[in-house]
Amino acid sequence: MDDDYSSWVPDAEVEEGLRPLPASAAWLPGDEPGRRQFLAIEGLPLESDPLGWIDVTLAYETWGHLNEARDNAVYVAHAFTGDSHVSGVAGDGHLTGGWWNGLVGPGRPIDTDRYFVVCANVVGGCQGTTGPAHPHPVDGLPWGSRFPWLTLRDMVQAEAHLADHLGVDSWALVIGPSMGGMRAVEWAATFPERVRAIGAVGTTAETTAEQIAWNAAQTAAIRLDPAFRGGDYYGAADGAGPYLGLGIARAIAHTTYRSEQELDARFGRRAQIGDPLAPDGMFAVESYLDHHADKLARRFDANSYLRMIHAVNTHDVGRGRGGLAAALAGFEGDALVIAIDSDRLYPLSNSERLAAALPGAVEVTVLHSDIGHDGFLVDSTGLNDAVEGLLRRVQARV
Ligand SMILES: CC(=O)SCCNC(=O)CCNC(=O)[C@H](O)C(C)(C)COP(=O)(O)OP(=O)(O)OC[C@H]1O[C@@H](n2cnc3c(N)ncnc32)[C@H](O)[C@@H]1OP(=O)(O)O
Ligand SMILES: N[C@@H](CCO)C(=O)O
Repeated sequence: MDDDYSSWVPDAEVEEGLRPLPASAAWLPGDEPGRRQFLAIEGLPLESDPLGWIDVTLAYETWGHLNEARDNAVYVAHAFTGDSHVSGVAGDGHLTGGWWNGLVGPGRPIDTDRYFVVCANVVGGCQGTTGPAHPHPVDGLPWGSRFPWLTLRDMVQAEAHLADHLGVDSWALVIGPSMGGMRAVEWAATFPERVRAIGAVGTTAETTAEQIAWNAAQTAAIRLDPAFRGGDYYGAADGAGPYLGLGIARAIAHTTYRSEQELDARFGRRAQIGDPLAPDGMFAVESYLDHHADKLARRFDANSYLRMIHAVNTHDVGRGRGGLAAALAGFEGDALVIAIDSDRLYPLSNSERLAAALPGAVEVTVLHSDIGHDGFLVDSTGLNDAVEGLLRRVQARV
């Protein structure tokens, strides 16, 4: 990794590069036209409102083929700001561009030559699936502030519609990191008969006070951006959206995605610009966070970000089900629960609590990474071994 970014400065180009999000919000950097498919779901019920529902279009991708026995389907659930592009294969066969290429692809542990792999962008997102930037069915204007506050259970219901549509009665594996892992656990609780194994990577079965606290600061950053306009900023006359608030939210979040020791080893007290102790100076780590703030503000929608926060904050697998253990009691499949030892956002204790609530003697697999929570995206060796082991067990049971 090249750490010489001394020439990088936050300049006017960054500001000018920010543009209002397209109302369709149907872009995906690096997308290959025709790869993404869409499923229309009519009347998806909403957990938050017994009378509420929403028509949605789900953007999804598939790799490989469902076999005749229909027992080789794997659902990969993406994380907070992720999307359906879990694996990217260039024309020459090289893996490129997918967010979990280390794990998913031809010859990878989740081998797309063997498994039928499916990944959809969540409802409320901004990578093709219906979200706040999409037109409201009544007036055709963006949903904006009117978009419902979905829960992860709503998102899983939409994923179940997709399974029905694809002819998948039961998944060999539902696996995901972080918010994706939360949905994997939700799948086990909601549809235990439709899941033969789950993989919960760097995640929790119920969002903790600390995680909600981090999210509170991010929510405030977005809402207090004057350009947020209560969530109705699409098509604003001045073209501005809440990019600064969204960027600040990402900077806060990104800090939680990395570890103290990694930030210290990479950046320490190094200066990026001038004397960082002077008002116009800047530490390298500040510049790094600015970069990630800018990157996310270019590719993500603030209203979707707030919907993701709401879905994560309301996540509690035991809610209304008699507690966590009761919620998972009906799950007879295999479970892989992975914690990253330097993850300060979803620490080991979260995985231990989940493993203890799962039927059978599930042990937490602890992976070493210096990175922290994002280790699941960056350090793949231990993760690959663990998932390979899980799939071998699942195969042995067929
Ligand atoms: C499941 C999902 O979530 S999929 C969604 C995609 N993932 C995310 O959004 C997670 C957020 N994390 C990231 O974006 C991370 O970059 C990861 C996990 C994808 C990759 O991590 P790493 O390889 O460790 O990248 P790292 O965090 O070092 O970031 C590298 C970037 O920081 C920039 N950078 C590094 N130091 C500095 C600095 N001092 N000043 C400015 N920029 C800097 C690099 O130029 C590089 O830019 P680029 O990504 O535009 O090429
Ligand atoms: N890097 C991840 C972090 C949440 O797990 C994301 O933004 O989706």
